[in-house]
Amino acid sequence: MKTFDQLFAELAERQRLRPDGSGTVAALDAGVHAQGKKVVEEAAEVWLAAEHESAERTAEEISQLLYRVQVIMLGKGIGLDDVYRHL
Ligand SMILES: N=c1c2ncn([C@@H]3O[C@H](COP(=O)(O)OP(=O)(O)OP(=O)(O)O)[C@@H](O)[C@H]3O)c2ncn1[C@@H]1O[C@H](COP(=O)(O)O)[C@@H](O)[C@H]1O
Repeated sequence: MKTFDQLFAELAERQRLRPDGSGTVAALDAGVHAQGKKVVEEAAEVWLAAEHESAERTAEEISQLLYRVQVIMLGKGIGLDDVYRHL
C-alpha cells in the first residue's frame, strides 16, 4: 500500500533514473497528447465503474486515474505543492 505522495516520489525517481522496462518512462516519452488521452480514458472508466460496478472496482479505476494524473504532472514539471496550494 502506498500514498499519493509516495507514488509521486517513486515516479519522479523513475523519471530521473529512467530504468529499463518502466511503464512510467514510456508514458513520459509518449508525450502530453498520449498522457492526456490516458487521463480522459481512466476518468471515463472511473465514471462507468461508479455507475455500473462495485466500490472495489471503482477504487481500482481511481488508482489508475491518480497514476495517470501524476504522469501528466511529472511531464509538465508540476510538483505536489503546486497542486496542493490550490486545494
Ligand atoms: N500505479 C501504477 C499504475 N496504474 C496504472 N498503470 C498503468 O496503466 C495500465 C492500466 O491502464 P489501462 O486500463 O489503460 O490498461 P491497458 O490499456 O491494458 O494498459 P497499457 O497498454 O496502456 O499499458 C497498467 O497496465 C499500467 O501500465 C500503472 N503503472 C504503474 N503504476 C505504479 O507506478 C510505479 C512505477 O511503475 P513503472 O514505471 O512501470 O516501473 C509502480 O509502483 C507501479 O505500481
